[in-house]
Amino acid sequence: SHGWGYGPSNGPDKWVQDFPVADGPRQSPINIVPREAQYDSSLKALKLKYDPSNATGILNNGHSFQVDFLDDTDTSTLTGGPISGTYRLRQFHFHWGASDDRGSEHTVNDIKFPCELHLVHWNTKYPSFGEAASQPDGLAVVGVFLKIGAANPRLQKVLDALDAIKTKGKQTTFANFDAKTLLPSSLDYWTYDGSLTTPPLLESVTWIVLKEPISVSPAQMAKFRSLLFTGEGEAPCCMVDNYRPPQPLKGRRVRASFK
Ligand SMILES: COc1ccc(N2C[C@H](O)c3cc(S(N)(=O)=O)sc3S2(=O)=O)cc1
Ligand SMILES: [Zn+2]
Repeated sequence: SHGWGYGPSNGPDKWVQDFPVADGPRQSPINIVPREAQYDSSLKALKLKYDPSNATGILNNGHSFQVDFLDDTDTSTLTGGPISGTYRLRQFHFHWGASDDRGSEHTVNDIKFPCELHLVHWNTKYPSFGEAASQPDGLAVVGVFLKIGAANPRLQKVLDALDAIKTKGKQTTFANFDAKTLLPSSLDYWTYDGSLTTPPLLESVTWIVLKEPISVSPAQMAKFRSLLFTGEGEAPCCMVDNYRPPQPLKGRRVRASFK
């Protein structure tokens, strides 16, 4: 219903018209300045326990593609880190650029990465995802930067499924995928209170951004860019530059789990 997108007429600068929270006090993404992040020794280690059999499907939703997980039990969860309680993995998706010089949502010292992975989790203290999504401690998203290097074999299984979901609304089954294989070796992270980076831009996300990127090759980036924002039969528009730029920090503290 909302025609938001990433083009000149419906992109991030226009979202405030339909979603006034776009100018809110805890919007995401942000530029992370490591030197200004506060090391917090009370931050726990992240604990990610994912069950590959919970993966159900892969969908082109018209603004990215996502891999969905069965989240009716506590079999794929995030605990520890800056959060209390148990958050269930709901889906993961990516944001990327038209070229390797841009694409990530968070930046580090204003550096943009070509791609950023988001693993979306919701707080099981709430009865449902939808309910959690509107609460200040409802969601926790783990962000992972992708940087150009060697081809990433774990990413390839996801990319091989993209031919089947080229256009908006297409989905296909996607089973037995261990999302943990997409994580870097170090789980050191920065954390801050933020929001969804797309409409409805709800200020319900505890962001957990990993310091160590994972690799992606130029050929693999080309695979991301082969998707379309548009539906079958519409004039094709390449799915690229589906990222929101950094938003004002507005006094928020960014904490680091590492020295
Ligand atoms: C009605 O409330 C809703 C709450 C959430 C959502 N989702 C879709 C969003 O595109 C979106 C964006 C996310 S990001 N880039 O990680 O900040 S996570 C996420 S979502 O899957 O939770 C839809 C409706
Ligand atoms: Zn995202």
